[in-house]
Amino acid sequence: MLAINIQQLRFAYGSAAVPTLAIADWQVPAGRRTFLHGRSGSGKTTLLRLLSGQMLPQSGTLEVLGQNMASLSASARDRFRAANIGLIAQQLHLLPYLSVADNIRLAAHLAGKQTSDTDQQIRQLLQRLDMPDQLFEQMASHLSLGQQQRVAIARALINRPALILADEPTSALDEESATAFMQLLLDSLDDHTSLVLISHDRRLARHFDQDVAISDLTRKEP
Ligand SMILES: Nc1ncnc2c1ncn2[C@@H]1O[C@H](COP(=O)(O)OP(=O)(O)OP(=O)(O)O)[C@@H](O)[C@H]1O
Repeated sequence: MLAINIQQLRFAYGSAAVPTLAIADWQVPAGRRTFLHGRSGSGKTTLLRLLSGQMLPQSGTLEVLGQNMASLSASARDRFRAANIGLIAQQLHLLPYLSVADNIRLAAHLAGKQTSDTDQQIRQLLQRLDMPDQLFEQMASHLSLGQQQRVAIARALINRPALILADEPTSALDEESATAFMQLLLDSLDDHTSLVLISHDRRLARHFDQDVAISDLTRKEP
């Protein structure tokens, strides 16, 4: 099973003649942890938006977890993402006026996976992430950045996604905190979970099975 299958993909914002992203061929087996790096403006975030189904390429094949994204409507892609993909964005996008628990419950609810066990699962996740239980009902706006990042990881993991996509999740952290964050994230994954993480920080690459330069993906274009 492939987590990602891209062939002859071309994507441009608007009607630009030169594509922002052109990738001839890229396959990632399920379960692989991939570090994706590249210079600023090289299209890393664009690629993550395509992989998460927030946008479609103008042409080419884009299969994520075996699903051809172009065959899904925008709302079906939203449902597919909610059910199968855990996203950790650079801006963590926690809802500040909701509690820690509600931020994570919302992700389960949107994926149609909220059950009577959800709170128990949230508590277990937070425990694995070293979050004190008394923060369960704390408003997200009252957390430290490190605590907010833990909540963002828990929210990305609550639906047991097959694929996690993380965009510069450590950009605001010093080296020690970034290493701790990576350890937490990797320790929280199941063996079958695929991870694609993009970062400028090449020091993080040692945590991954594979270190990919986006320029190598785009250079393969015929
Ligand atoms: N919404 C948009 N509309 C038009 N052009 C965009 C849009 N978002 C990004 N771009 C352009 O697409 C190119 C790739 O941007 P992208 O954000 O994917 O790069 P990146 O590698 O993630 O950069 P950085 O490392 O600086 O975050 C850039 O030239 C950028 O200006």
